[in-house]
Amino acid sequence: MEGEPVNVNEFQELARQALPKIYYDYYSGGAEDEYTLKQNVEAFQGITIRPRILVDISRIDLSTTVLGYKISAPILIAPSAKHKWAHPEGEVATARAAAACDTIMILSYRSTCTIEEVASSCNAVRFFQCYVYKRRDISANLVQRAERCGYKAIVLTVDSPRLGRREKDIKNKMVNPQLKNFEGLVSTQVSTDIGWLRSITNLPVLLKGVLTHEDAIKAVEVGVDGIVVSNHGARQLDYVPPSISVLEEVKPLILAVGPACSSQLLDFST
Ligand SMILES: Cc1cc2nc3c(=O)[nH]c(=O)nc-3n(C[C@H](O)[C@H](O)[C@H](O)COP(=O)(O)O)c2cc1C
Repeated sequence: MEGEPVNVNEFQELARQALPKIYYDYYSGGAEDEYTLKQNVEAFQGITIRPRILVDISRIDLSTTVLGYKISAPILIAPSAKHKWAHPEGEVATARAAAACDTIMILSYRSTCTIEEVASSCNAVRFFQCYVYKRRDISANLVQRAERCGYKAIVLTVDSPRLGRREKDIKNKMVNPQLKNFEGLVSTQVSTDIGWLRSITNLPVLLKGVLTHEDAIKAVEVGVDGIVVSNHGARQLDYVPPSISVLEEVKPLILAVGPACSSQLLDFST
């Protein structure tokens, strides 16, 4: 590559060159045959822009709100694990970037910086992503720490009752000590978990990992405040549809509940 990177693909190429293969593969890989991983990119490429002319562009405003928080554009930072594998400052640096871009960062429960370190590093609006564990005290500890530290919502990821089969990680013999500690602790009783979660926090709860109309209805029935339409970056199940392609399937329901923003995070409150 010549000169400075100018787009996200060039940054990805730099990362490939700079990172140990085991980490690069972890960040960039998907589940099983990586069919959905490829489809995720192709689905976005298939969406074209409908350009208009003779429009005043002297003031362009992409800002929107999520759960009432104003952000500069309908783009959030999704929760992703282990930022320190890529940079010594880890999630603290990501949170500062979110603040600089005036958007929301969702901190992963598998972060390499603590909930408190990220909270004290910047004033970005932050949400906290977690699972409900069979050991409720573990979940309660994480959720209540996040609430105390000023995180504004809990994002409950529901597409990972077990970890996706990531063949690159298997080949690289990637050992995941943190996950070993969590083995067997993730609860499979998600619908009853939500009532429990609500009983221990005043924060709004979003469900992450919805891909079908039926599950969006379920999410409404169990009373969450929003859903994140997501296939987990194709890291959990392979041969599921790209998230962007099911928005039309899910959106009519959300419109019936309340006007939705057009991003993949459908917020019932707006
Ligand atoms: C390296 C990496 C780590 C991730 N870690 C998490 C995580 O800890 N929790 C989570 O809910 N999602 C995690 N994700 C999934 C992302 O939040 C997000 O869903 C995905 O990158 C984009 O796919 P989507 O558009 O289908 O949501 C991770 C994704 C990547 C690439």
